Order: sequence, then structure tokens, then C-alpha cells
Amino acid sequence: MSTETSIAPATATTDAPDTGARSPEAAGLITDARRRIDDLDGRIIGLVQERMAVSAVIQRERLTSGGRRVNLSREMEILAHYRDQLGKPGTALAMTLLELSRGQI
Ligand SMILES: C=C(O[C@@H]1C=C(C(=O)O)C=C[C@H]1O)C(=O)O
Repeated sequence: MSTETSIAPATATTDAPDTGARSPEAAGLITDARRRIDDLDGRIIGLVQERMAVSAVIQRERLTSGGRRVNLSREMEILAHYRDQLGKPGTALAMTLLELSRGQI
């Protein structure tokens, strides 16, 4: 009886079958790059949460002082900034960030 097992070799393609790659080299590159994207996404989410907290401080202070939660002229500046840097989708991103930060209006 053979002592060999039938476990598949640990190649990049078998380790990362969901990369869509057709070679071990491409699968390895994609797996590494996806780790970087996961790391970036984690940092982006952390920054969004930090932005929400800072925005909440401003909104609370303004409401407590008798002002309104929302300041549309400031929001226009933010929308323009994102559009200038990222194009039209930047506007949608900024709108999502504003909604996360101050709720729907
Ligand atoms: C944070 C503020 O309050 C609100 C929230 C904003 C934001 O999250 O960027 C922008 C304008 C306001 O509607 C602010 O006035 O700066």
C-alpha cells in the first residue's frame, strides 16, 4: 500500500481558486494585491468612522448653540472638493459620506 496521500499540491492556483487567474504567477499577484486592498478598505472604513465622529461633534455644538444641524454652503464646498479630485463619481461618494455623517435630509 502506498504511503502517498491524494492531497493536492499547494500551488498558488489551488490556494487561491477564486482569483480568476489562469497561471500561478497571476494568482499570486492577485492574492497579494487583494490583501493590500483589504488593508486599504479597512483603513478607509476607519477614516470614514473618524470623519463621522468629528462631524457629530460639529453638529452637536451647532445644535446646542441654537443653530441648525445642516450647513448647505459647507456641504457644497465638500461636494465640489470631491468632484474636483475624483470626477462625477466623487460627488456621489461625497453625498454618501455626508449622509453617513449627518443622516438623510
Ligand atoms: C460637519 C458639519 O456639519 C454638517 C455635516 C457636514 C459634514 O459631515 O461634512 C457638513 C456640513 C453640515 O451639514 C459642518 O458644518 O462642518
